[in-house]
Amino acid sequence: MKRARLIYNPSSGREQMKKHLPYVLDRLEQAGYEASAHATTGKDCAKRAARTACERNFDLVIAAGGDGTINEVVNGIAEQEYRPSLGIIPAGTTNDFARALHIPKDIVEACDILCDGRLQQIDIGKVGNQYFINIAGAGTLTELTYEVPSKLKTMMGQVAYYVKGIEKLPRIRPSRVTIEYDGKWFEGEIMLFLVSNTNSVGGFEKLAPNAYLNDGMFDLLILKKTNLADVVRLVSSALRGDHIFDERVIYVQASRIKVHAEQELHLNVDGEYGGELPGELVNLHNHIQMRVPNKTLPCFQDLY
Ligand SMILES: Nc1ncnc2c1ncn2[C@@H]1O[C@H](COP(=O)(O)OP(=O)(O)OP(=O)(O)O)[C@@H](O)[C@H]1O
Repeated sequence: MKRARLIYNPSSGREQMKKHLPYVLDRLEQAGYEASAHATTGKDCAKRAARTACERNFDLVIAAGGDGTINEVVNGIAEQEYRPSLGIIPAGTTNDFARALHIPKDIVEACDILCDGRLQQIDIGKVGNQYFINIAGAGTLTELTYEVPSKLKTMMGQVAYYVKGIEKLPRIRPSRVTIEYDGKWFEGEIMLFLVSNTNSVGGFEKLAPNAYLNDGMFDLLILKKTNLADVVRLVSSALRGDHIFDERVIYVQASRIKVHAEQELHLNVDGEYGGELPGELVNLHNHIQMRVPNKTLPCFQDLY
């Protein structure tokens, strides 16, 4: 009999997962899985639970929570020789990864995909000994994702990020960096850089419009040094996807990106603090197999 392990974060988003637990387990059993669940208790718990699920040869591992929980589960399975298929139930605040994959928050529809969705190989990123599914980046603005307290997200949802973003704006400073991407170079002062695996980042669905999850490439976005008014203007044009045509923005694809900063610069990996630069970001092509919707999705390039 096939076996499914549900790893869920009871504190994610508006804390709905506990309520849905009996329904999810029942749906998995109906689909022919022997299903069990593990509730996370804090940092790295989902990662450890995912690693154990690999060692115990589960067929399907489901990450239920926000992007942080999915990131931990991916970190738990990425280095294992045997890697189960991955499913997700979006239960976080922003759910960027689920948005990119068109996996709805509705629990019934999310379970339809877990039980009847097709299997698809996806790329993930690696930097140092950490893996990421969505994004890695650095620059003052990227730091806000791990500065918003969980309680505030439970109360305010996505708005909590905007409030924190406005609070941080006056403190944005440029940094001098060297970025080497697939043999090409950029050297200069930047406001931020983002290395994206998907097109949906921080609730901006057109931030990296050419990002595919199965092309073996990252989308690299560099915002060169500019003034505060321009940063605000560019953030608003990023909502429409027009920012990539701006002369202050570099937007390219690359599979291997090395970043060196002259001063202290924090790396943000899938919304969590990812240590100090320098770092090398490597695309691991088709590393994880996922359950995704059966329909044609814009996040996948038709390579055949
Ligand atoms: N039982 C728990 N109580 C409090 N925090 C937890 C618990 N289990 C896991 N965590 C923490 O929650 C983090 C992940 O949160 P997650 O991304 O799932 O939800 P979120 O923060 O509400 O959503 P988003 O990432 O979309 O903002 C983990 O890194 C872990 O440190």
